[in-house]
Amino acid sequence: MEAASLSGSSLCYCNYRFSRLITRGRYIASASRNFSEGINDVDKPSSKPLIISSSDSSTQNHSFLSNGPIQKRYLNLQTNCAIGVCTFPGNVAESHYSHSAEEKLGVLLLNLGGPETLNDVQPFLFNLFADPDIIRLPRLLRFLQRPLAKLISVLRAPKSKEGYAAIGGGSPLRKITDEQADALRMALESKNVCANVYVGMRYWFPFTEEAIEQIKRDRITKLVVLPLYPQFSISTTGSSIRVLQSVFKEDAYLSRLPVSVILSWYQRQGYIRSMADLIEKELGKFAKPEEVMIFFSAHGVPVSYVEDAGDPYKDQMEECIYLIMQELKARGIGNDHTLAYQSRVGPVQWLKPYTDEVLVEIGQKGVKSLLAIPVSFVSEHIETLEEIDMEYKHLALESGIENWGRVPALGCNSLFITDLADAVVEALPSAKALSTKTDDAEETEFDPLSYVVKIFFGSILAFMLLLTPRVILAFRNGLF
Ligand SMILES: C=CC1=C(C)c2cc3[nH]c(cc4nc(cc5[nH]c(cc1n2)c(C)c5CCC(=O)O)C(CCC(=O)O)=C4C)c(C)c3C=C
Ligand SMILES: [Fe+2]
Repeated sequence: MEAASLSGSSLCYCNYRFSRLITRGRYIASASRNFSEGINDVDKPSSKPLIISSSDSSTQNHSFLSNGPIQKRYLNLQTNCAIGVCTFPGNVAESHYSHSAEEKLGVLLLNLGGPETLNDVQPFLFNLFADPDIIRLPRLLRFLQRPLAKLISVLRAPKSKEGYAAIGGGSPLRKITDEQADALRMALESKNVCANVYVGMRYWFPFTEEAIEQIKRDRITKLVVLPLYPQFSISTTGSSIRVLQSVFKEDAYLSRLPVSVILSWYQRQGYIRSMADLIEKELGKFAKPEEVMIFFSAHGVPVSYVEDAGDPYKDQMEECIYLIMQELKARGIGNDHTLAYQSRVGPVQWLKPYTDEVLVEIGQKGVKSLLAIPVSFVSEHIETLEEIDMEYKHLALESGIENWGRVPALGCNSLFITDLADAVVEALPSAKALSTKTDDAEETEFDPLSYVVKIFFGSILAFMLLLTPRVILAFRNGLF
């Protein structure tokens, strides 16, 4: 999307402009976003998705949430005029795109992936912890990423395996995401938009790289990338986009392929309304619905992501909850609600308040009925099926809560899928090719001496780090 199209009325809701999504170690988002601005009217949100903006100069004029030196290597998207998606006659009235017979549209759904068997758990965890967007090491220690990933994955595997064993021996994520892909393809078809829908997982099969290979084999001529995370985080959407970017820039065909990336879509009316529908339905199952505490539980991220790296995840999450509650209010539902963060891993500080602590607190305060709502993900997975349904439910009941309910993940909810299809169609005009150009001035040449020096001092630093009481304690307490 051109920066210009982000201005005006859509700014209130589509106002994170990632002038350069993947910086070296730091994400920068336009400071023009202000949570307190422009969200008084629930009907107001633009239904426009966020698209990686092109490297236009107006984006650079904004002040960025930044601590360190901002790298000037922007995702450079070339303008491409070839627009058109439909191979069916008669679509013109519905969408305002022109279409050509040669157009072959692809939609790439990005997701996290999950182990399908218990034997997959440790290698899956290795892939996850080897991701520099999951364990963010200082540059000097990057060479330790894989050994550290090996160590942590081996240490964590037994605990994770227990969790996966409790939900049937593997993650349901692949199956559900495949179903969502199918449903999306059909929803697009019913809008006279013919598309191949691909699934690319970040840490397990089918890997994003495999999906991209298939996209190449299918000679797709335009691609919409849709991460299945409503809110943007460096650790999820950001990480997957980093993979795409690195594969695309190395490939002549892919770097010329017009692409539109939908960075987040939590503010879309279809999503907000379908979440409100689910909540309303589950509330109706309680004897006294008006007394139920609506408890949003989001996947956490380390605080440093938000405070140091400029991750918009927390702001987007809060805005998302606000919009859902506004939608419920408009339906006459004014229950108390709260937001907490779950699933922390390791010895660092994560976003607070923590789900487990809040559950105990509100139970002790006398709340008797609670409806848990997972908000950061749109399919069932280990953290809904095991962590919420088993661990948190147990904790809540122990803490005095008597009536427990949980809203199911959206899955293939038809309003939700139809809205995703709309998001895809709306994203099409912004599709632009990624430039292969890199800023040579920023590329550092390989210097063997400085490499050896880095390894030497890096090893000493790593050794000292591993011996800090906090890390030792974390290992002892099984936090990994
Ligand atoms: C918005 C969703 C998610 C964010 C943000 C996120 C960040 C994040 N996660 C870890 C560590 C782990 N995540 C694990 C599983 C997992 N994570 C998400 C979603 C988000 N993660 C999902 C949907 C799943 C489940 C996949 C499945 O198999 O069903 C795991 C493995 C499970 C476990 O051992 O608990 C780990 C580990 C970090 C460190 C992080 C941010 C830095
Ligand atoms: Fe996670």
